[in-house]
This record gives sequence, structure tokens and C-alpha cells, in this order.
Amino acid sequence: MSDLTTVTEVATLAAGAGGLGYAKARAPRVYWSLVGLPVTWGRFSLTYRSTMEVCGLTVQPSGMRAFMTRNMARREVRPVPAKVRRVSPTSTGLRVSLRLPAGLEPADVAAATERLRHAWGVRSVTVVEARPGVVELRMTGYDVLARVRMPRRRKQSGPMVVPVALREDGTVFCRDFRQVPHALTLGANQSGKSVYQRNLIAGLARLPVGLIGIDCKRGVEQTRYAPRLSALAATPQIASELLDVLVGEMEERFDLLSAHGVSDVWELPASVRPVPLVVLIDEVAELFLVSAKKDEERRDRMVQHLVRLAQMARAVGIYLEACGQRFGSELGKGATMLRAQLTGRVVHRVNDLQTAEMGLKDIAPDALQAVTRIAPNRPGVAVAGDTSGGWSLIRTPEMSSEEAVAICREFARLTPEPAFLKPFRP
Ligand SMILES: Nc1ncnc2c1ncn2[C@@H]1O[C@H](COP(=O)(O)OP(=O)(O)OP(=O)(O)O)[C@@H](O)[C@H]1O
Repeated sequence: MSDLTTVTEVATLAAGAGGLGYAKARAPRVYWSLVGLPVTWGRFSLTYRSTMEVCGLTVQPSGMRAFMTRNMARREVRPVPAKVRRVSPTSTGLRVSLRLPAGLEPADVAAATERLRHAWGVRSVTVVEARPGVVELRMTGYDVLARVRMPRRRKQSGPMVVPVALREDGTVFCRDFRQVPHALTLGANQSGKSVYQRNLIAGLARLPVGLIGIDCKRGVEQTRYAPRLSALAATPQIASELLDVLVGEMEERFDLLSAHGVSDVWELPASVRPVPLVVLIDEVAELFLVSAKKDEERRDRMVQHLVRLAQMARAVGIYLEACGQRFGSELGKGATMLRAQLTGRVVHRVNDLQTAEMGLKDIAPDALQAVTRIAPNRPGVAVAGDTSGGWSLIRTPEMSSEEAVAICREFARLTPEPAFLKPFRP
């Protein structure tokens, strides 16, 4: 929908069917730009000082400043709030950069976000520390996760960065494989895991990377992405052989690094750098489960290979992206060790607190409550955490499997076909 159409739509909705309230519900983004933004900006400017004062976000002025105010300016001495450095409107809200006075810290502002949200009548307020002494207040004017629309223009911020979802504060959540090489996505049935994977695959498909699928549910999820997959394992037996080959490839890549005297694949000249590989594992628990005693040896070997890849393969440009309903120690030997290496975590709605703990307790314990509050009628909403202890509420844009398949077909020419993966071509 073009902006012009949307503006016209708002006007029509407002005029015809129930006024601005109706328009607000049907086209919140345009309603925000036309009505919400000027109102909120005005309210913010007029009440900033008093709001900060009642929210306890002020400090006593220094002795000199109090003296000057009292004796030179002949004004009443009032507590000092953070200095507003910049106010910038966005398509989803308002961003305010604040210089904190001595005596206030970002945690003080973060603790007052609920009060600020009500005072300025916005949907959410998030605090981000921009640098020491400066924080950014990110306000959203409406529920941006109700119907996710990713910004049309996006900056490519790295060779392995894929935008996959929108955060509650209106910013884009990206999966950056170089920063967080391995990740785990958890969630109950119908919680939105497949749509998350589709967004990820659609983003990766556009990049010069090799995609390797491991889908032991006979390939029901991943076979459709075959045009863009360099390899696919649809049974535990083939997955085991594929992991053997990947570990061999990792060792060869380490030899290449040492021959060039570097410790990371990205330090190699582009002409000799091997293509980055992303291993997408659907329903990771399937790799751990065995139905007969004779399969145990294969399972142990496979888990051992996965743990080795997770521990070392980042340096040689091999990344793991695992997905499943649960991933606990009950899966057996190696499960906890592997999970500890999958440091990027995205947890959708889960059936019990224990599953949420498997995903987030070791990296962002504060986020557990947020996971348990995800409503069943909001598939695709998830908590994304990482090892920095930070977390955010995200939601993927809805994407059908046909759309993802079409993108894989469109970018099929980018599919690398290295010789060592030939036996596993889908
Ligand atoms: N971000 C989203 N926005 C809107 N609808 C979504 C979103 N994510 C998922 N859905 C819808 O929720 C339903 C379940 O999604 P999905 O198939 O991704 O769940 P799942 O966790 O993979 O389920 P299962 O484990 O049963 O395969 C689908 O109908 C899908 O269209």
C-alpha cells in the first residue's frame, strides 16, 4: 500500500465509518504521523520538566548554579532534569536523546519508563544507553507488533546481517552471525518458529552464503527451500554423514587460516576466503532421540560433532541455527553443552516456565516473565536475548511459505556448490 493510498484511506475511514478512533485502529501508522506525533511532541515539550520532576528524574542543582539562579536570575531554585539534546520523530514514535546530570544513571530512567509512558500517553518507552552519560528514550505511539511492517529502506550493516523481525520499540531486530555465531529458537506448537525460520532463510538467501538444511522430519519443512540449499539431510543417518563432512571441512579451513597466518576467516583476502556456511537445524531434539540401542553410537558421534562445530567453527565461517520445541538436559549427553554454545536465543510462546528457562535462564533471567506473558493469539511474538544480558520483545513479519520459496528460487543462482557437499545436494 503506498503512503498516498494510506492517507486517503485514513481520510475515508475517518469521514465514513466512526471517525478518527476507527482510523486509528485500521491505519495506526498513518494516524500516528498525522495526529499522534504532533500531539505527543507537544505534550512532551510542554510537560517535560514537570514530568521528570514528578517521576523522580531530577537532581538538586550544584551550589554555584543555585546561587546564580537565586541571586542573578532572581528565580526560584528548582531541581534539574536531564538535558534534552535532540528530539527526532520516527514512523513509529519519537526518539529523545538525553544528557544525564551527575547523580542520575540509565537504570534510574529505565525504572521510570512505565510512569513516563502514562505521562506522555504513548504505547511504550524503552531506554537505551547511547554512551556514558547519554541515554535515548525510544517511544512508540502505537502497538507496532500488532501488524509488523519492516522499514522499506534498510542499511546493510555487515556481510552476515539479516533483518528478521521488529522490536517492540520500533527498531529492527537483526540476526548478526558474526557477532552471535550460533543461535537457538524455541517455541511451542503454532508459536511462530517456522515463520521466524522463513524470514531468516529469505534474508540469508540474498547473501553470498551457503545454506545447509538438517530436517530429520523427512525434510517436510526444508525441502521446499531446495533451490537455495547447498545440502539437505532429511534423516538422522544422512545428518550424521553430513556432520562428519562438515567437521572435516572445518579442519581444512583451519589449515587454510594457519597457512595465511590469520585466526579468522574474515581476515583472509576475499580471493581465497571460503564461502560462509549456515547450518539450519529444524527440530534439534530429533538429532538426540534414538529408538534402538544400535543407533546410540551414531547419536553420540553426531552430538559430539555438533558440539565441536559450535565450539570452534565460528572462526572458519560455519554458523549454527537450531530450532525446536524444547532443548533440555533430558535429551541426554551433550545437550547442555551444545545449548551453552548457542548463545543467541529467541523464545516464542512456550507451554511451561521450564522451557522458557531452558532458553533464557542462563543468559537473560529477567526475560522469563515476558515469555510467559506472550498471548496465544499473537503467534510470531518472541523474546530475543543474547549473552550481554539484554533482551527485547520482537515479532516477525508474517511470511507465507510460498513467499519464502519464491525468494529461494529468485536467488538460486547464489547457491554455492562446493565439491564436499555434492553427495548431499537436495
Ligand atoms: N509473525 C507472525 N504474524 C502473524 N501470524 C503469524 C506470525 N508467525 C506465525 N504466524 C501464524 O501462526 C501460525 C503458526 O505459525 P508457525 O507455523 O510458524 O508455528 P510453529 O511454531 O512453526 O508451529 P509448529 O511447531 O506446529 O510447526 C501460522 O498460521 C502462521 O501464519
